[in-house]
Amino acid sequence: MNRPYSAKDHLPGELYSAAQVRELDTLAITQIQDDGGDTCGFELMCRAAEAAFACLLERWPEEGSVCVFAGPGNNGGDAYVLAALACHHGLDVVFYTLGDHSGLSAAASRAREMALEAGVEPQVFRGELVYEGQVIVDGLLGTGLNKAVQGDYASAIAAMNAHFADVLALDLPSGLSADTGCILGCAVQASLTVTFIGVKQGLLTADGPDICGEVAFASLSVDPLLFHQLSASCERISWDRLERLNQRLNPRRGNSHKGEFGHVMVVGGDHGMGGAVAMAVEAAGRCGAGLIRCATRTEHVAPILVRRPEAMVRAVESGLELQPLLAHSHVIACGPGLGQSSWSELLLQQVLNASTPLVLDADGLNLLASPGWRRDFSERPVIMTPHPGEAARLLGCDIASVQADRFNSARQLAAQYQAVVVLKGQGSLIAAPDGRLALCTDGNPGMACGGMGDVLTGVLAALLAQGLSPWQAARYGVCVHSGAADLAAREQGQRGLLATDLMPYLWELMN
Ligand SMILES: NC(=O)C1=CN([C@@H]2O[C@H](COP(=O)(O)OP(=O)(O)OC[C@H]3O[C@@H](n4cnc5c(N)ncnc54)[C@H](OP(=O)(O)O)[C@@H]3O)[C@@H](O)[C@H]2O)[C@H](O)CC1
Ligand SMILES: [K+]
Repeated sequence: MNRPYSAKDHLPGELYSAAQVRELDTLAITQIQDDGGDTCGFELMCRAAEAAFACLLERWPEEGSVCVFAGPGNNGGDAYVLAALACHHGLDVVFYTLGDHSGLSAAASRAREMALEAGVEPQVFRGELVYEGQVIVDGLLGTGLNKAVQGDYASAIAAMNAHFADVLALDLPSGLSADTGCILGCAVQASLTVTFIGVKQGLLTADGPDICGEVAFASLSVDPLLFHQLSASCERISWDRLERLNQRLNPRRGNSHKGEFGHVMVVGGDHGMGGAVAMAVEAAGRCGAGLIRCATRTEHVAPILVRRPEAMVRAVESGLELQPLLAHSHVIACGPGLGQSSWSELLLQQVLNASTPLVLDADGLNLLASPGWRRDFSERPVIMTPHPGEAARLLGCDIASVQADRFNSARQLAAQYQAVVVLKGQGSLIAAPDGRLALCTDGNPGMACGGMGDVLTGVLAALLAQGLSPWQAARYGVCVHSGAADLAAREQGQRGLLATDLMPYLWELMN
């Protein structure tokens, strides 16, 4: 069965929900049918299994045996065909089934027949995994996962995870939600996931990256024209995928003041939190802002000037002192170390009353979330940069609900505040008020430390100040920020990475 398609295709930029991929499956099956092929999806199933088997041979070329788990649906169907291929290839096959195979789809039934003809001997999994080899194939659950994993499925997953063998997950690690990237109950810990037809968005955010291992994509030669009938749910972005940033910078903005570009005003730094504004100031400078002002508590003026004499730092102890300073700025970055005191509120009030493009972060968001501050930014270019905790406050829910569906949370916030929203975390999401969504795959756990958000605020402010729209500034800024963190972590490791370690790499990536 040699088909004209490659086992592994380059990971595309479009990400899809489970429902969208099921729609693509149906469109592809119809197209195969129109070409005189089968009507039940068996052809696609064979292509999926062959792609996965090719990846298996490439990754474990010396392996003489494979242990395959098949669930009750088409994910299991893929597993049956793969087991048949493994038999034909001369591998020893241990095959476990879960669920009742009498309910198999037409395609999966043909797959099971193919496996039996090839000499596969399916056995019902009864809790004990007896297998001496190095490769387990997880065909339990794919995009059909629709509830938390429990019972036999949970014990099968526990057995796979406890076994020393590596796991190749078919389409998704069983237990991972294709839509949200959350683990429903428990999930397979895969070292390789071969995903078919469309890359599921859940593979790349929340828990997805921690349990997928390497993600390989197989298009199954589905006609790309089919994809045009379906707008991708989300765009995958990363530093190396963005067209050269400097091609985008400095476009002429209609409302530029006398051709002056790149004037950023950082507002924040309540008592004891001067470092936050210092980092935002420096990051804005390293990302090309031409002029950086800072309005902060008196105690922080000298230390910031020592660190960054390029900045113009003004002591403001009341909102009234801030107001005249705001008039000269292209962009305001408000929130780093702002705190939630009456001083903080006076400054934020002035910032919200202005019409200047704005990056709102940290306590600027926490104050906005508190009663009486509610407003939307439909008339103002704004980027909000909540971490899940700030997002929960803004949405009036708990953190678990935000993380249970990061895509929806980010979209909801962008619609509610009519601003571009960066929902930080593993697989940071960028949402626009019009529903567009992007997912950045750069970054690492070393970024989970104080100050990283302050640096991002400065990066975003600098890109806005250089003429990018909030959407473009957020996409590029998140990739520059995470890309810099990856470069810095490569030098000395993720643990102990400090926010200010990013500065030289910001400078590098901006050029
Ligand atoms: N021709 C095609 O469509 C192709 C599909 N591909 C593969 O198929 C899966 C999707 O297959 P599907 O049958 O839709 O669903 P699954 O195999 O993922 O799940 C099977 C059933 O399992 C039940 N289920 C759901 N969650 C759980 C759970 N937590 N515990 C136990 N059982 C669960 C559910 O049935 P219910 O009756 O219980 O609702 C599912 O229907 C896709 O991922 C691909 O691998 C091919 O790759 C391409 C061709
Ligand atoms: K699976």
